[in-house]
Amino acid sequence: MMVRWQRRACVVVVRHHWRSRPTSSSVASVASDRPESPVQRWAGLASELSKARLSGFVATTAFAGYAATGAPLVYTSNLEVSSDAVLATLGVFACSASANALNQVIEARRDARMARTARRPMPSGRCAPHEALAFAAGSAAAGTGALALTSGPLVAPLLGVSNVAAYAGAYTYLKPRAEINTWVGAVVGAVPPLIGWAAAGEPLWVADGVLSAPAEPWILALALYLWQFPHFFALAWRHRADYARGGFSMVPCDDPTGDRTSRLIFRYSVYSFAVPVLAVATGATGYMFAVEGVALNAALLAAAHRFRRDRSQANATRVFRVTLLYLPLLLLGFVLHSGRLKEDHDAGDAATLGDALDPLRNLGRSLCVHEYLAESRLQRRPTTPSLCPLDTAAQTTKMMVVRGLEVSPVPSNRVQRLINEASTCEGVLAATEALPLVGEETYSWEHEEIHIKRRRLATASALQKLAKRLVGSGAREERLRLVRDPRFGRLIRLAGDALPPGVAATRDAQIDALRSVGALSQDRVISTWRHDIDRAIASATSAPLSPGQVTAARWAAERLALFAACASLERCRELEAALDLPFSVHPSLLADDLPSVDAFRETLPLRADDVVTRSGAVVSERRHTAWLVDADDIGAMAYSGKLMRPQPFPLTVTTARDALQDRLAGARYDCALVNLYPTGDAACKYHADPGHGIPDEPRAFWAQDSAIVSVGEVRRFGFRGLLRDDDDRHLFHLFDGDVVHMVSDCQDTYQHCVFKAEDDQTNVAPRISLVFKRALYRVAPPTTTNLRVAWSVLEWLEEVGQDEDDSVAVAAACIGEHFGMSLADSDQRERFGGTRNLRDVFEAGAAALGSHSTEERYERAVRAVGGDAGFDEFLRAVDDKGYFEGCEPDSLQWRARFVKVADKFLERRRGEPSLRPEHLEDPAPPPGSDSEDVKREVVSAAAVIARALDDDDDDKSEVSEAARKLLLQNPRILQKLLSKSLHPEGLDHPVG
Ligand SMILES: O=C(O)CCC(=O)C(=O)O
Ligand SMILES: [Fe+2]
Repeated sequence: MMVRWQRRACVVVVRHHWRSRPTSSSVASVASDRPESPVQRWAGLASELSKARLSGFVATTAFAGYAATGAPLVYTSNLEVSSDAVLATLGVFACSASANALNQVIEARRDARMARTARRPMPSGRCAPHEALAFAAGSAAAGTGALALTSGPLVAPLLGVSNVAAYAGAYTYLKPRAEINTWVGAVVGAVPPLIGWAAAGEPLWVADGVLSAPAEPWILALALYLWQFPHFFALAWRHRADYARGGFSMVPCDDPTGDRTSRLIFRYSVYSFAVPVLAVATGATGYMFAVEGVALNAALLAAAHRFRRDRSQANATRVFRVTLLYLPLLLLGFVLHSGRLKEDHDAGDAATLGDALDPLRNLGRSLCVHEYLAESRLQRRPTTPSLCPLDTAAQTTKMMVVRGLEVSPVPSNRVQRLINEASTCEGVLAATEALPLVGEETYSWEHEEIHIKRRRLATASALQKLAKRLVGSGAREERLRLVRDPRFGRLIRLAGDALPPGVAATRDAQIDALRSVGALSQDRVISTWRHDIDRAIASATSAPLSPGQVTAARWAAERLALFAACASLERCRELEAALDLPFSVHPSLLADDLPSVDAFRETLPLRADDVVTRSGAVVSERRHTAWLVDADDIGAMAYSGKLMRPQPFPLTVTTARDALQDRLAGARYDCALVNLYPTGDAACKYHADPGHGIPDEPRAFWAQDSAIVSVGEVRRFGFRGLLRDDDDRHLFHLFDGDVVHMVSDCQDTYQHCVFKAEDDQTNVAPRISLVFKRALYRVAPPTTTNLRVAWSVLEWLEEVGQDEDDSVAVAAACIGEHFGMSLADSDQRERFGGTRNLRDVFEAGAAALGSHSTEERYERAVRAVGGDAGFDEFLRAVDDKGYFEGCEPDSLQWRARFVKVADKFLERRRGEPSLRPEHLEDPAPPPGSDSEDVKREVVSAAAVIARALDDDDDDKSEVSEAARKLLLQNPRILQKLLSKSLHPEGLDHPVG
């Protein structure tokens, strides 16, 4: 069940294995007379049996496959290395080690006959077969185990283990029997990049009506397949006599003149030209890779040609050496120009290989004519084309779509490429002039759908590129120029062109376009385009949308509405309301009410600390933080691996809080976590906020309702759903004065993050966020009975409150205060109370009652899901999304989240909400008959509370205190309520 621990333990094992790999060959230590310790002996054997250098090479190709996905390698906030990357690389290393060891066991007799291999551990007698077999079994287990622990599906370990089997089985079997063995071996060698790709969680193919596949891993696999022929045949030629002695059936052994060998080497060197061509044609890389790949291939071909003319040992060696250089350079070139690595990655402050390569790319650009060429191409205005201007060439299009078999999901095209290559906003705009609006086309469409798709994709990427550059506060002048430019208006019209049926695939692009327009809408001038924006929103929302698409459209509409009427806004709001999300984004809610960033900075006790990461490393934060409270009895905040002592609200924060409470009806906040992002590279990766501080401190639990006020520089903000199956990502830009409101079970079902700056020149001004929360009272000692009582009280009050006295409603509100919600105000309940049904009431009450209940629920959850493989998988998936990030393992908070995950799991399995009466220990007693009595007592209790309320209208905490006393001092009320309550159906009834 403790997937985390298994997983970590395994990393440690693998790492240890790697560290213990010796650097010196143990052949040398055999030659010396010094006695060898068992550790030294095994280290030497492991290195030789695994063919450590070869396996290292193989592992590198798997790493290239992983990195090409653009998945994170390092989390820059704490310098933690992605465990997936490590597991994939080491896993493939161990699998390769296993295959090599098995191969050596099987070929021991033949190896003994060959000079090159006679000193290997098996033929030299330094290693017994059972030892080598044990090593092979161990590394196969470790390798497939490591691959199984990556967040990818089972594909990676399956490929790993079947590759070991193919190498030690088919390949080794064929080696002495048929020349075809080299071709089989080449297939085995082509698989590691596919493993790396799959280990990053990326699919290798998608069979969805038509079969489509990502180009990158297959091109890498093809490159490796082709490369092995020149590489291996050159080697085999040099050692052909030896191979013949060993009885192996290699082409060079039966080729006295070298004619066949050299022809094969030459032929596969020619085939290898396909790699850069395909990479560019499928859009996997930019076209610079074609230049570099072709140059590398030319070098290989030159060596192959030389060997073809003169089959000397020296020329074979030359081919071999060129292949050794060729492959790493080809892989490097591939990732340098890979389209995916240039894409903005969605992982908050995670660094990908793409980020690491940025400096290298920039250097390349500054040294190369390529940028100049791209610019001058843009200067030449596209002339009216005879064919669709979106085609690179008709040929390419046909290659891409072969009877519905889509080879690449990203067809390349000319306008797209010009947009990608443009280094200025003017360049982007100029490139888009070639895009025709519907009805403007002056050429015949060969494949209508493809063109519309490309037009839409190109529109979206142009807008995205513009937004990325110009969204920051440092780009105001240029942004104003852009939004006045008629070509910008044209882009918006393009984004709003009606979609013909059957091209829904481009809906995403349309939404991306809207998001970008929203991001560029901070200036009033945007209203010039209001009709077109409105039309685009209406068009986008005319078909079913994913949740993330709905929130994007609503957000864009809301931003437009700040400056102009927006007819589509109502519809967007309806769509979003139907999703019933536990968060909402309110653009500009406090735009006019906030002190400036500088005023905040001057008054906030901000500090950056050293924090301890999950892996135990100590890193200093880029983000500065403070924990502020507006009451004496609120406890510390434990967060991001540090404990933050409370400090009083400065006036700036009080001002912001009051304004916020004015605007968000019913919201009440008395504490705030404050963050300062001083520069563009401070960010906050996906996480959920903690529900409490130190449980023993007074008022150390926070209500579920929480609001983030954004001040200063604009930044991207994201939510991602943890427990839903559909595409549940939500991305927004937060501007000065925007508010994000999180309610209900938001922290349990979603994570949120703040991205790094989008542009390192114009988006780097400081940003402050105030994360307002409300501290809860602890009502009573956290016993099961009290839990049940609390539940009963709430339920009962709700029941009598429907048609009774106002005072009962007041009492409900006061007691609700203890539990972080107001039951009395239906408007508040609906919109902001964060409580929509009795289940939530119970959850909130349970949270408020503290640690004991969590422990109990944890024990119960463990019992309910223990040993369930499906749950383990679910837990792992959720863990991989970072659900437990920031919680000390096995801490109260960790256990509370575990319980949530278990609840969700059971809920999904049963297809119904999870909290049932069984969650409480005793069976429910039947409804009591003394309800009139109880009602009277409750009403009089409510009167007491109402009086307290009259006495001091403003100080709710006193009222709460009165309610608390009331509950504790009148055990009789509680007793009666207890005996009356808990009918099972009540649990899921919506309130009101
Ligand atoms: O800066 C923000 O907008 C959010 C910060 C946040 O999520 C946090 O501090 O927990
Ligand atoms: Fe947060």
